[in-house]
Amino acid sequence: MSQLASQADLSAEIDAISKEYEAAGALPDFRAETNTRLDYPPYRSSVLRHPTKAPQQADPEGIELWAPVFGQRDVDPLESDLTIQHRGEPIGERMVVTGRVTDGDGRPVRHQLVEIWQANAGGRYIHQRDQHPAAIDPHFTGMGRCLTDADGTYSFTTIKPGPYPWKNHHNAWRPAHIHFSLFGTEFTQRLITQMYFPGDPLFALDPIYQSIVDPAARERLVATYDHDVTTHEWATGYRWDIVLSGSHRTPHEEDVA
Ligand SMILES: O=C(O)c1ccc(O)c(O)c1
Repeated sequence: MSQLASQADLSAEIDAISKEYEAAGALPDFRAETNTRLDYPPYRSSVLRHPTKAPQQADPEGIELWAPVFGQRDVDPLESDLTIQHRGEPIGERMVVTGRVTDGDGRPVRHQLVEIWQANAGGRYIHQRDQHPAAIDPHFTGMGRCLTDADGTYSFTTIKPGPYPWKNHHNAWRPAHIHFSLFGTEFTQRLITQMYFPGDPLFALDPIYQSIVDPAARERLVATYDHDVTTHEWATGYRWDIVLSGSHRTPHEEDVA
């Protein structure tokens, strides 16, 4: 499908593909465990990126059972505040995003590196390949990192990103999102994913979001507004908890494509 101009087009495409899956049973390009579509034509690059061979079970080598360790001195606490990286204030809605990182058994993932990158309030990335006509904010780079604390909690102060056009099809706009990378305590827990904002009208039209079929798994990518995280006259607050492993894990990008 070359163009998905409307929600009706996309819904029809999704229905047709779902029927195909139902008729064929579990296909190798459909990850049953997380209920995600790996080769999903509406998400154009998934056609090139998805695995074409059945996964091989392999015991991780000893070295893969450890993740790089970042100590308190490697990451400056100021790196978690994306609004103070320049002399001036960035434009947009200041917000705090916080949550707990746990493993599949609910244990906190302590003192681990969490990295984020995102577009500015106008939906513009500082990247050579993003040349769409929205302003670069000279006071916002859009990258930050922090370590989780002893309870597995991370926290960032940033600017709410805007929706972003991505050329996947005609009039294609990504729902506002923040990219997250987490090492966890083992390489097998490494997670790269995207966090979304509640009630985004673009969900229904986004082939990346739609490539996750299970509504509960999709929901795990959406932060909740939290008035206890919001601070008076300063920042709105969102909570987003992350589960690195197990049946309720937060969907990873490799689950998608
Ligand atoms: O996978 C991609 O091609 C792709 C494109 C645009 C995005 O905003 C993104 O998160 C992923």
